[in-house]
Amino acid sequence: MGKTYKIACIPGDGIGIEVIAASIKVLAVLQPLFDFKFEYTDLPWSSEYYRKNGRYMPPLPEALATLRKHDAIFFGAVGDPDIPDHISLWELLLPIRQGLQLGSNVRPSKIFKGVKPPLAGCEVGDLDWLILRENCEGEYCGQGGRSHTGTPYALGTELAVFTRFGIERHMRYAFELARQRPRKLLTLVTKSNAMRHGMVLWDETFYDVAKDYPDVKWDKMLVDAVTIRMVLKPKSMDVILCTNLHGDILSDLAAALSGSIGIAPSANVDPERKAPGLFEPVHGAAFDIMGKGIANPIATFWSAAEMLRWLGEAKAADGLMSAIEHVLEHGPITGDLGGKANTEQVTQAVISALKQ
Ligand SMILES: NC(=O)C1=CN([C@@H]2O[C@H](COP(=O)(O)OP(=O)(O)OC[C@H]3O[C@@H](n4cnc5c(N)ncnc54)[C@H](O)[C@@H]3O)[C@@H](O)[C@H]2O)C=CC1
Ligand SMILES: CC(=O)C(=O)O
Ligand SMILES: [K+]
Ligand SMILES: [Mn+2]
Repeated sequence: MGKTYKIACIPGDGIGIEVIAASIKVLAVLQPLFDFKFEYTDLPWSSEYYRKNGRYMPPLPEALATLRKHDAIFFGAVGDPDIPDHISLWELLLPIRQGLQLGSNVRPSKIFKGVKPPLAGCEVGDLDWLILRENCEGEYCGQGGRSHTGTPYALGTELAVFTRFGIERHMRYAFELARQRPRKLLTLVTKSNAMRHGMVLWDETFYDVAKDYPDVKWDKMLVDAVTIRMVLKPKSMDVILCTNLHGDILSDLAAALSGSIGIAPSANVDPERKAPGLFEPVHGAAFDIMGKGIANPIATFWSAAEMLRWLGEAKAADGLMSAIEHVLEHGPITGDLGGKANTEQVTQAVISALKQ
């Protein structure tokens, strides 16, 4: 008898709802094939919930306690055209990431067979990255404030906070993951020329931590220059270690360079495994295509595969990835990848591939 896992399911908003529904169909077929079971708790926490209840989820301690009863969290997206983005993000996703101390956001991207990347001459194998984005502090720690609001002297501050603890936890995890990859290659990305306090602490912590991983080759680059390298020399990088803000930006760039944001997955995890991981596509609610049934569900399928891997179901993860790869190579594919298929057609194609 296979294992049963408790999964907290938060579809959220916009295309998050559509791609999670598609994933649930795929996972229903995957479970008997690989002999494991998912027991879902459907959590309606979303902008709709906010409109009805004046909040995105129950009070934080209660919400976190609910989530902690699960083995993993499967998340869609948050964001609503009628609600300011800083409200939606800070009422749902960021408090969960920070409250559960999901200190690392792991964002893989690679070029799959059949996907046509935007860079000329870039082929399968030329771009295969793991972006390790710090996920609890830095530029998104939430400190700051506003004064003199509504006057010509209006001011706003956004304080970036970096702690030795948060940096080191994240860096050790990056080195552990780099060590498991064939190339054992890691690039540290900071901005320690202009940002002379927190970013210098990042660099110093890095030199200390690196001593414990002599088998991992590393180099170091400022974030502006790394964007050039990502475009011109994608093959020269493997694991990319960066801050919360930098990782947010670089992972959207990586997604585009690998073919589309519609295939980019993410894993928000506590490297110390004291809390359930949160698995979600890199993308957001996608106001421009929501409700049309055309969102690419592959990013969320791949996120589900990462969730399975995290839970210890490696065979099921591999099986799902093979089905995804088959469909990316042979179609059908959605508009973001240059195809004409809708979400449902891609979902059914992945299901057929699984059954073969
Ligand atoms: N983790 C999360 O829940 C995230 C939430 N957001 C929120 O989502 C809302 C919209 O944000 P945007 O900046 O527009 O980013 P977005 O990722 O939602 O969309 C950016 C562009 O990518 C396209 N796209 C995204 N996912 C796609 C998919 N699966 N298939 C095909 N095309 C896809 C969209 O149509 C849009 O043109 C905002 O409220 C934002 O705060 C944004 C990013 C992440
Ligand atoms: C919020 C957002 O853009 C992200 O988590 O990537
Ligand atoms: K998301
Ligand atoms: Mn983002």
